[in-house]
Amino acid sequence: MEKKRVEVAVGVIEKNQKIFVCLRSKDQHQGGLWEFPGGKVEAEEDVFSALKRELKEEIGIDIHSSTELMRIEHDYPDKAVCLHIHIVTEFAGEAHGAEGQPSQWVAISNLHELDFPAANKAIVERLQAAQKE
Ligand SMILES: Nc1nc2c([nH]c(=O)n2[C@@H]2O[C@H](COP(=O)(O)OP(=O)(O)OP(=O)(O)O)[C@@H](O)[C@H]2O)c(=O)[nH]1
Ligand SMILES: [Mg+2]
Repeated sequence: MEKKRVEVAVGVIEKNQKIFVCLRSKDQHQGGLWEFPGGKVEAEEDVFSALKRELKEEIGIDIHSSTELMRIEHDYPDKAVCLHIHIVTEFAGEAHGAEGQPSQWVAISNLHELDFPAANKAIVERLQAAQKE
């Protein structure tokens, strides 16, 4: 059966060459892995609105602007996703695990040492390549 592709807004939050990441809970899809915070784009939303809502809910920040870094379509065995990855360029507040999830700021150069969902490999590569330019 053809799976419906889920549209996901994903935020890359950078400060001093570090990126804010959260641990997905065991009961979520791809649970127990690290993620860039974000979530599903609802039917009536655009990507920026979804990102703004999700980053407020999940990490307690108010975002003012973002730019698209890349889009990734990935088919997991049980789910097809389209990740809309945005670099958050302006925000207010201190990022933290607002839903009680573990979180950390990790140096861009160390990002590849964390376990992410398979779709994220290209994001990590892009961020590390940009740093070396
Ligand atoms: N937030 C986020 N989701 C990701 C990443 N990489 C990745 O494959 N995904 C996938 O994107 C999908 C949707 O993300 P999500 O689970 O955060 O959605 P949500 O916040 O609306 O969650 P909910 O359904 O638990 O309420 C999941 O299937 C997840 O596995 C990532 O870096 N960040
Ligand atoms: Mg989420």
